[in-house]
This record gives sequence, C-alpha cells and structure tokens, in this order.
Amino acid sequence: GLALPTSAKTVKMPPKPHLGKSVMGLVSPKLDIVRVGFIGVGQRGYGHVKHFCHLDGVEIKAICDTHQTVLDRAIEFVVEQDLPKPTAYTGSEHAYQEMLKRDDIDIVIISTPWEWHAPMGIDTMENGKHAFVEVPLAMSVEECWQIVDTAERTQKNCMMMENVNYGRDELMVLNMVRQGVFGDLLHGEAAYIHELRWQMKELDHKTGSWRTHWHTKRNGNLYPTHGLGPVSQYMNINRGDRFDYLTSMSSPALGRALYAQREFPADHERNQLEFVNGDMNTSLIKTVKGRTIMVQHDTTTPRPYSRHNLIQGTNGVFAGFPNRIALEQSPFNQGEQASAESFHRWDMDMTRWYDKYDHPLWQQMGQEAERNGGHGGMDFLMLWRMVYCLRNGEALDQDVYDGAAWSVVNILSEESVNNRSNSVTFPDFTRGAWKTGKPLGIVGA
Ligand SMILES: NC(=O)c1ccc[n+]([C@@H]2O[C@H](COP(=O)([O-])OP(=O)(O)OC[C@H]3O[C@@H](n4cnc5c(N)ncnc54)[C@H](O)[C@@H]3O)[C@@H](O)[C@H]2O)c1
Repeated sequence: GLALPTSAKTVKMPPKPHLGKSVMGLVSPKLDIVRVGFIGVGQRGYGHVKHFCHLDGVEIKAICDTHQTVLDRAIEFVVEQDLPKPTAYTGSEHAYQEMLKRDDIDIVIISTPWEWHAPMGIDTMENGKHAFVEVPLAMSVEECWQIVDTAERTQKNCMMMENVNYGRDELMVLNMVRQGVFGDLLHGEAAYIHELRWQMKELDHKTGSWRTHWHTKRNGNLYPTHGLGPVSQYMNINRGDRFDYLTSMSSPALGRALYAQREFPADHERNQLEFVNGDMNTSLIKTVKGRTIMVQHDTTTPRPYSRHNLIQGTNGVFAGFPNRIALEQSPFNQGEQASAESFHRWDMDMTRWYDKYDHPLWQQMGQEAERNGGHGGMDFLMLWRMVYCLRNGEALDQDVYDGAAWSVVNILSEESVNNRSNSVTFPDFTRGAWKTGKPLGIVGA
C-alpha cells in the first residue's frame, strides 16, 4: 500500500495567518539589466539559456548543474554567442546554494527535477533573488505553503513558468473571453495528454531518468499545469474566482509495465518497477463561483497529443486540438445572417479569428517569438515578458498563488483517487485576496 504524504492531511486546515504581506500584484523595483543564474540546464534549462542569449537587457552570470556534460554545453553556447563566460557551479546537489550567495544575480531560473523545485525556489528567495520555477511549482501541500510564506516574508517574486499561457491560441482565447465572445463562462477542459513512454529509455540522465519514478509513487494527475494554467486565466482564478474542491479518478495503470515488457529484457531495471499511476487520470474541479473544469493526465496511452484547451460559455465554445469554435451569436454573422450561423457545426478555420482576436502581445511579438521558437514561440514570449515586467516595474502575469493553486492538483488528485474519489478541498493560498485580485490585463508589448 501507498502511504499518503503527511502533507495531504493539512488540506482541511483553516487558512493560515500571513507571515508577511500578500504578494498579489507585487511590483518590485525596476531592474535596468536583469542578471540571471540558472539551476538545471538539461533538456529544458538549456533551451532557456539559449533564449536568454537572444534577449535584450539581460546578463547570464552563472549556471549550475550537477551533470558536467550539460553544464559545459550551456556555458559553451553562451560563449559562442560572444557573451561573457558565466561562472559554473557543480560538484554536489547543493552546489546551487553557493551560486545563490552571489550578490550580482537578480533572478534564478530553475529547471531541475520536480522534487527540487520548491526547495530551490525557497532558497532563491531567502537569498534575496526572484525565483522562476519550471512546472509544477511544488510536490506537496506543505511545500506549497512554504513557498507562499517565503514569497510573502521576503517580498520576492516566485513565478511558476507556465509557458502555455503564452501560446498564440491561448492568448487569443483569453482576449476573446475578455471581449465576451463566449458569454458567461461555465465550464473548461484541460489536459496533459502526451505519450512519453519512450522517456523510460533515459536511464542515467535526462527527463525519463527521474520522471519515470513518479509513476511508481503517486496515482493522480502528475502534471496538471499546462492545461490548467490557460483555463484558469480565462476564468480569472485567484482574481475573482478560486478553486474550491476537486474529485478525481484514475484508470488502471497498465501501459508502462506493458511497454517495459515489450522494450526491455526481463531482468532490466525498468521491468522491476511497480507502476501505480493510472494511465488516464480525470479530475473535476469546482470553483467557488460554481464553474467546472475537467483536467486529465495521460503520458502513457497511444493517442495524439492534447491539452483540450476548451472553454464553454453561455454563447458558445472554443476547443483546441484541433482548434475549433462554435457560437450562437457570431461576430461574423450579425443581423439577418445570424441564423445562418450554427453552433451545431464547428468552424475549423482559424484565419478570421486570428485576424480579429489575436492578443495584442502576439500581434506585436508573435513573429519574433516564432522566429526564436520553443513550442511555437510560447517559450520565448514567456521569457521576453518576464524580462519586460522586471525591467519596467510591472507585476508578472503569474504569481506564487497561481503556481501553487495549479500545482496542488497533483497532490489533491492523489488524495481523492486513494479515497474513492471523495472530494478534497483546495487550500486558499491567497488567504482571501482572490476576492479583490484584479483580472490579468490584456497587455501589449
Ligand atoms: N514548460 C515546459 O514546456 C517544459 C518542458 C520540458 C520540461 N519541463 C520541466 O523542466 C524541468 C526539467 O526537466 P528536463 O526535461 O529538463 O529534465 P532533465 O533531466 O533533462 O534536466 C534536469 C537537470 O537538472 C539537473 N539537476 C538535478 N538535480 C540538480 C541539483 N541538485 N543541482 C543542480 N542541477 C541539478 C540535472 O543534472 C539535469 O541536467 C521539469 O520540471 C520539467 O517538468 C517543462
């Protein structure tokens, strides 16, 4: 049997008292140049380093990784761009703490395995730096609270870098939602459906070397934030609404053992693992305002990629993968023509929708983002926007409360799955500030 993490027991505790001031809408002093340190430059972190080499107003000061090969690769890349050579930190799991002692670093980009995110994010803020952490932000409820408490006490930013919020389609839908195109919002659907069994072949280094083991430890939604981030922004979660409770179910866990049997010899280490994470996990979230969100996780079954990206309102629906729209009242068919428009049929051609509703940020920065690449430009645009906000004294688009709320689905789903799908209450990491939090602005560049 699998013991519940002790942290799960804290879920129903009343809101904790503040250890500092709320960081909702936190604006920190403008930075002329954003001086950066990186922890973890494997598959993901190396991409961030490359993008930072092409951003204005930044300096790469230091890079830390326990794996010499990827550390050298990242430093060489920076030097090849004719930029000053960053200082390398390596040699132990805690070498990053030496890097954090430097006084010439403003922000730290953390792209390490999941279990390191919260400790590294907390240490970063404790050392007076802003933390930018890969997804998910934390792996236990207790860690979520610790990271929130630390941000409030130190008044530092701790942004979980949910890049999907910067995808062209997600930005467009956010813009459409704000213009009322879908009417009042009722329901959303989110997912991380991405077949990643092949990562089990990564044994000593790379993602599969550590991620595979989470499938033997936890039965729930291991990776909720890519789908949930955008749907949460459509619904103004933590900015007028909030996740209230969740219920979750998992299918049997069959695919990874089958894959191991097929792909590895019987005595291989991958055939000694007991996979407990249900191949398909489905959770339902109820918000305080009564809206519903379905969020799924499946990195195992053979099927096409999807984040669902569905938002349903009283006037119609947008769905992703593939993109499609159906509206009762369409902006393209007003008056007499209106009846010709049928919400019974999907409009699959996005051209006119992009023309009319592309987010101002994408209109201005989309070409440059696509040129720089990274999941169709979303990675570059996110990093560009982080630097822009830091240099211009603007609040970041995602705060520590967002990261905690979206990530905690990981833990709460496990608790519900292990308890016959009974509902589990979300902690209010904002401690009530969600009631007055301002919706995200539709910003330009
Ligand atoms: N947002 C996205 O689209 C996206 C895409 C891929 C990965 N990710 C996330 O990025 C993170 C990293 O994933 P990855 O695929 O790059 O994995 P990876 O294994 O390729 O890279 C992790 C790196 O961290 C290093 N590391 C581990 N412990 C360390 C420590 N104590 N100190 C310093 N370095 C340490 C490893 O040596 C490795 O180089 C994960 O959280 C993953 O979920 C996000």
